[in-house]
Amino acid sequence: MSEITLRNVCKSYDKEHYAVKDFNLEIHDNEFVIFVGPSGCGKSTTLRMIAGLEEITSGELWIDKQLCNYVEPKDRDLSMVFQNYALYPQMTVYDNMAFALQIRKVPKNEIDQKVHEAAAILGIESLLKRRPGQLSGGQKQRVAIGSAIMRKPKAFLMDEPLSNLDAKLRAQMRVELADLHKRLGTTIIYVTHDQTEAMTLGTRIVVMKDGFIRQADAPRTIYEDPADLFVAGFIGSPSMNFMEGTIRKNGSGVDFVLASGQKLEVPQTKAALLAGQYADKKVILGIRPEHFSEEVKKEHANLNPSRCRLTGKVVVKEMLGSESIFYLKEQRAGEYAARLTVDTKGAPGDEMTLYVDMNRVHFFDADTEKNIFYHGGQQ
Ligand SMILES: Nc1ncnc2c1ncn2[C@@H]1O[C@H](COP(=O)(O)OP(=O)(O)OP(=O)(O)O)[C@@H](O)[C@H]1O
Repeated sequence: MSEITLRNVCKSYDKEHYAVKDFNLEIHDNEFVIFVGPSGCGKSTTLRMIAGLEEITSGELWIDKQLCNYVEPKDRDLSMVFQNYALYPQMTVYDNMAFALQIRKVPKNEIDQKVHEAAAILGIESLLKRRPGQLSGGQKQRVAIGSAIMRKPKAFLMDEPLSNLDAKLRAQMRVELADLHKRLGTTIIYVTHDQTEAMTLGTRIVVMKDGFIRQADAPRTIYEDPADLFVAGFIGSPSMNFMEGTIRKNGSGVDFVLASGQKLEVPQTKAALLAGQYADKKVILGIRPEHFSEEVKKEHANLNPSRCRLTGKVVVKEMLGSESIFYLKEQRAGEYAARLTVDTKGAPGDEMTLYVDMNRVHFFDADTEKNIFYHGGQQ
């Protein structure tokens, strides 16, 4: 069992600015927690505070039932993998991997067995006699991970471990890391700014901005039920489209009306709240690119299709092989992206009317930028 808890953790390097502010998180045994967010949001600082490489300005860090703010890094029983591999260049791969156990005076035959086991898991048995200088980036990365998994620490802390690899190797290592997590059954805390890594590896994603946690939830919840405009725009590629408009009552129904006058019908499940609290007020509509379609889908059955259409002018069409991304421009609401089938016709300059799956769109408060219908992770 290993639980890592951060309570009101803050980090200030210069007494004026906070790199991390009021960070609260309980990490449970065997979780794969991802810290994600734009550059400078405090991901690495948080990880380094957990590792003990950075002092905590205020707040508490608990590892299992022990308050660890002032526990030496070596006594925290955590294993760290860095972006730059941190291998000893003069030592062979075998010795690099064996090192952590040698300094703990583990018997030689036990070390030998563990090195070979870890090397087998990572497919680097043939490299054990080489030195780091004779390895490719991906091989070095595996050795670094191999060195980390020699022990079974309370948790692995990984800071952008795949960022130096090319796209193909990254994809391969992502699969291997997910597999490793299953096999080792250990907690992993992982920093990245790559949302594909976050979505595919994490059992929970912590989205950070300016030192604060904006949302901590399962990947699917983050995608389908983002807490606010920032999270909604940060996760997903192409990003969610945002359009400002006004909520207007329309007979027994409710419409979202753009400045151009184009209207989209609000589904009944959301109409009452919007009509009650936002009638004639501005809100921001969020539509994921995949929630546009050329045809009316059966999911639209509860809505009048003629009132779920948006017209724009094609600006750019990107053919990606399995799909096409259309970038369109609405008269007043600006550009938006639609993910459509490869066969979709349309060229720059053409007018295009697409159906919007209004059951899947999001509404954000224009002032607070909060998702008006956020379930708080309880769907
Ligand atoms: N040693 C330091 N001294 C002063 N400020 C620092 C120090 N290390 C980090 N910072 C600042 O703290 C903030 C958070 O930095 P941190 O490295 O944690 O961000 P990050 O989210 O990991 O960014 P990136 O993705 O670019 O690595 C930044 O504003 C950074 O400039």
